[in-house]
Amino acid sequence: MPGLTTYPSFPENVPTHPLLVVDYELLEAGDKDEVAKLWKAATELGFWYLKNHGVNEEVNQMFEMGAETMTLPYEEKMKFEQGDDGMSFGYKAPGANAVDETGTKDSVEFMNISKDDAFSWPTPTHRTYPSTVDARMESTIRPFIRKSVEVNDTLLTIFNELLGLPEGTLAQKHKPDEHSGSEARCIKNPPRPGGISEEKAALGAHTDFGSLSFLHNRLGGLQVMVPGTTQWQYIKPIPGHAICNLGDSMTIFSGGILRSNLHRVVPPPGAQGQFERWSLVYFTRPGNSVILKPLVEESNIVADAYTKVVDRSIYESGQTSSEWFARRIRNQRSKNQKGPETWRASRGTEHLPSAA
Ligand SMILES: O=C(O)CCC(=O)C(=O)O
Ligand SMILES: [Fe+2]
Repeated sequence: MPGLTTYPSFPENVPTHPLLVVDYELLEAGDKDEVAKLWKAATELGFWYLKNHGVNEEVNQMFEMGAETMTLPYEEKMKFEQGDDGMSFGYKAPGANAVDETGTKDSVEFMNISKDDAFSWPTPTHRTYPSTVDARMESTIRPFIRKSVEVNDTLLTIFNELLGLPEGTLAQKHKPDEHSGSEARCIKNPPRPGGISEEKAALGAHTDFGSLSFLHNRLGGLQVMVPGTTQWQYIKPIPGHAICNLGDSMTIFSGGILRSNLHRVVPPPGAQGQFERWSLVYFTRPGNSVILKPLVEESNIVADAYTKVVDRSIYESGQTSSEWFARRIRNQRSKNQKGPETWRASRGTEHLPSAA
């Protein structure tokens, strides 16, 4: 069980990329230095550690739910597969996604549970889930999602102010009663086969599709492409610290001020590579009907930043949040790969010069 295993520690001799540590309790208290730290992290790398977020108990229970679900027979899990049409909710089998433009398959399996389905349960909004998920909808999944939404909403309120947006602008883009792609995801990656130390992407390089990701992991393997370089570096997991990052919609809303950074998952380094790797994410995504465009009319800060953007294609796609999201999912499915152009059609904001 992911929650009960004692893992070897992250190897000392493997280079890691440091993240700023942001204290959630201080943010809630309006601490100015902490808010400044969050802004620095969000504009420079787009990733930070978050401590004192108060969700650790729910996270452990979610890992139990994940373990119960992944041990179901393969055929049972496949009844809930997300399919090839661009829906994210449901089960994703190992190999169902490509990790690069040559069509190399991923090795992770995951279960995505929609916020809308969790809140409307037992009535499905988008789809149904395996019995192990249903069994924990009220006791585990709803509490985890509720708390994660609260944390991400607090962060959105702070970004709203720092971007000079009228009060409630970002909240309007993430209305609680509008259906969205927001979801919880539990990921399992099998241990690295004995003796093989070569890096192979378990989950391909990507930027996140939505607004904010609230990630919990136990083992190394997550890497970021360090801004201004073409180098991948590990982010070291720290017990009790979540890893937060921004997704494409926040880059677009902010006219490029906030960073949605490229990242990927490879097998954990050193002795950790012999273990199953489990991770858990809550993704906050804008409401389905929200058009992803820079909020230049709402904020001078965004308008000024946007004057400096040279390649505007990503900012002017005219796509709604649900179109952006479905396009990215559909074009990374292995079954849909017709060549490098399919993979490229799955891309987010990462081709921008600022994200290279
Ligand atoms: O497993 C991880 O550490 C990261 C997962 C991730 O990037 C994702 O699911 O979008
Ligand atoms: Fe991600």
